[in-house]
Amino acid sequence: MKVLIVSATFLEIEPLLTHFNFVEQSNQKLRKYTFNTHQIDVLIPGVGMTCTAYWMGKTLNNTLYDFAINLGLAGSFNDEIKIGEVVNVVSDRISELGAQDGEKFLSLIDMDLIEDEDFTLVNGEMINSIPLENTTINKLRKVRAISVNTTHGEENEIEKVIKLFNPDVESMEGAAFYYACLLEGITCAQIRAISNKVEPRNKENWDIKLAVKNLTKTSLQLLKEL
Ligand SMILES: O=C(O)c1cccc(C(=O)CC[C@H]2O[C@@H](n3cnc4c(=O)[nH]cnc43)[C@H](O)[C@@H]2O)c1
Repeated sequence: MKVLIVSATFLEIEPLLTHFNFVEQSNQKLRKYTFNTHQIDVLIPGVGMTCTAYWMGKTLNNTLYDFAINLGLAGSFNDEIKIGEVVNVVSDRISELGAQDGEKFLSLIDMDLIEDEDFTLVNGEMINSIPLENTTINKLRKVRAISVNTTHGEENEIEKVIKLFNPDVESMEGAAFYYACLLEGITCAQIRAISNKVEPRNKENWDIKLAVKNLTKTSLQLLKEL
């Protein structure tokens, strides 16, 4: 199988890569590996939706993949989800896309600026309608995500976004990954490990080491099932 793995930073994916056989560096951001009988291309575009969108478009234009997986960390809004838990993001949205109208937030739908999309979009939420079927993924908690350019770290702003969208988790790339996969019709999954609560910024409460460890274990297990 031809698999594309997308991870914003090397830090998030480094331990997983030690289980693969390196083949070549295809370009600045894309490396080719093999794992068992599979071709695994690993794209590390950098943090944020802009670079993710550009490199996803370029990569999907060059190669037809059987499926794509976005692996990374995330912050959790949901107190039931503990730091270190690995989750299956089943929907995502660009929560900041819209306009401020005094105290109110207007989404593109409120502004009548949204076009019909070729994939499942419910009230501005992108639903992963072509999910990768996998036993390991099926065992994970299904969560709804938002993707942001600025991570939430201020109490009023956190309250506002919970009121608007009631998300479980947030990342900085997920929606761009889904947008590219869904428009190209590529079967996909977004698997994230919780590194922190979404709260007023306190880096001491983060556990990136535990999150990366658990993400690696789950990813390896799901790849072994292919
Ligand atoms: O130092 C910081 O304040 C900081 C803020 C966000 C992320 C980082 C990282 O080093 C991780 C990069 C990666 O992780 C995702 N992530 C993790 N936690 C969050 C969050 O609370 N809100 C949004 N994104 C998060 C994100 O996708 C980054 O690409 C450091």
